[in-house]
Amino acid sequence: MAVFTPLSDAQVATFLEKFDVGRFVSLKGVAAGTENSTFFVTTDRRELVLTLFEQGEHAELPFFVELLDYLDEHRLPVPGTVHDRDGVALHSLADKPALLFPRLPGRHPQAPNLAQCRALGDTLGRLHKVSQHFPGHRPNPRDLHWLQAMHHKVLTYLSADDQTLMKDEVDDFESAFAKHDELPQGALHGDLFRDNTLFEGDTLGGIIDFYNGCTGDLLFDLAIVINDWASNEDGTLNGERYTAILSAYQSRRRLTADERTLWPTMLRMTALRYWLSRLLVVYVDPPAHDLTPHDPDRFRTILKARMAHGALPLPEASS
Ligand SMILES: Nc1ncnc2c1ncn2[C@@H]1O[C@H](COP(=O)(O)OP(=O)(O)OP(=O)(O)O)[C@@H](O)[C@H]1O
Ligand SMILES: N[C@@H](CCO)C(=O)O
Repeated sequence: MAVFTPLSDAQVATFLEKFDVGRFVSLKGVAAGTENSTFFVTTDRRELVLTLFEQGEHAELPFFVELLDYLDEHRLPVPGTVHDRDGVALHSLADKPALLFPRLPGRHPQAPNLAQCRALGDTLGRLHKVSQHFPGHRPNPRDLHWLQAMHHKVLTYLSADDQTLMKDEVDDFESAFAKHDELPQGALHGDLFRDNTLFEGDTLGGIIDFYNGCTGDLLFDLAIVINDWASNEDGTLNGERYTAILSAYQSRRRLTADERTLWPTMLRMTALRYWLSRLLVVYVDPPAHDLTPHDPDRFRTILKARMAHGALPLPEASS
C-alpha cells in the first residue's frame, strides 16, 4: 500500500485548476512505493502522477524539484515537475507538500536483459555528464561519514562475526578513501534500483523516485546500480550485465584512474550502505505503516561476495 493520505475526486479536481493540464477525469491510488502517497491522475488531456510527501526533509523538496527540472531540460528521461500557471511546482494538498508529474511509460524490469542494461548504462552516463554542471548542492546523506556514524546503532543486533565484518569494512573504506583526492562530483540519483526505472520493451522510458538525490561522488551512483542490476542470486557479479552497463556508461563518461582504483571499494561500500540502511529500518527506526521491510541479508550476501571475489575487470567503452 502506498496511499497514506486518501484524497477525494473533488479535492484533486480543485487542485488541478491551478495547472494548465486539462479537466479532471479520474484518480487512482498507486499500490507500489513505501514512503509517499502516490496517485495516477487522468485529465481530458493527459496522464499525471500526484505525489504527497509523507515523511523526510520537506526543506529539501526544492532541491529535488530543481534537479528533476534540470535533468528534464537536458533531455534525460525523468519526470520534470509540472508547474502551475504562475510557474510554481511545489504546492500543498491535504496539509502535505504535493508535486505533480507527467506519468512516464513503462514497467520496472525484474530480470533486465542486456539491451535494457545497455540503455540504463548509457542514460546514467549521460546523466552524470550533465549533472557535473548542476548548480544545486545537497551533500550525500548516505556517504562514508554516515556509515561511520550510524553503523554503531545496529552492532548490538548482529552476531559477533558480523559486528567484526561491519566495523573492519568501515575502517577499510576510511583508509582507502583517505589515500585519494576527491573523485569526480555531480548530482546523483542515489537509489537507482530496477524498481526506480520504467522500460517499454528495451527502451528506458523513465527514471523516477529522486528523493535520495544529492551531490557527491558519481562513482557511488554507479556502484549502487551494479550491485542491484548485475548481482546473481548468490551475490556474485553477473558478468554479462556488468559489462553491458559499464561499457555503455563509459562510452558517455570514462572513469578516471582514481575511480578505477577505488571501484572495488565503492562496490563494497554501497553494499554495506544498503545492508546498514535496511538493518536500521528493521531494528532501529521501523516505519509507522504496516509495510514489509526490504531484506538486509541480501546486501550482506552481496558485500561478502565482493569481499571474496573483488570486482570484475572494468570493460572498455562500447563504440
Ligand atoms: N512519473 C511517474 N510515471 C509513472 N509511474 C510513476 C511515476 N512516479 C511514480 N510512479 C509509480 O508509482 C510508484 C511509487 O512511486 P515512488 O517510487 O516515487 O514512491 P515512494 O513511496 O517514494 O517509493 P519507494 O521509495 O519505496 O520506491 C512507482 O513504483 C511507479 O510505479
Ligand atoms: N532502494 C531501497 C529502498 C528505498 O530507499 C532499498 O532497496 O533498500
